[in-house]
Amino acid sequence: MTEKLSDTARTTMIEPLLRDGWSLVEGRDAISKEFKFSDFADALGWMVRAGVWAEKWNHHPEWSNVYNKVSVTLTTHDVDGLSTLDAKLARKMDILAG
Ligand SMILES: C[C@H](O)[C@H](O)[C@H]1CNC2=NC(N)=NC(=O)C2=N1
Repeated sequence: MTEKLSDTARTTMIEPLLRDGWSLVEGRDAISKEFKFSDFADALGWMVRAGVWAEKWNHHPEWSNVYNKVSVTLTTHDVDGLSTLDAKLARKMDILAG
């Protein structure tokens, strides 16, 4: 059963992401980041690759795309807050973005 991140887990799992360009979302237990790519095709390709992992892990982002930018918000709806799945998907997204 997915659970909300404990305080210690936030320190170990979320703080490193904040150092890598992720931000806490005001008023929500969520993290967000804007990814910028060279063009639309690159942004779309990244969304497909990230989407494959989201589907594999059954954990889906809230995201929007404008040309070469993708704004992503991650939170776990089932627990109404951040869980390990959000940290895992965030890290994967960073890796895929290169
Ligand atoms: C029914 C389905 O398995 C659930 O709704 C999954 C799907 N993807 C999900 N994605 C996210 N971000 N949070 C969830 O709680 C979640 N739950």
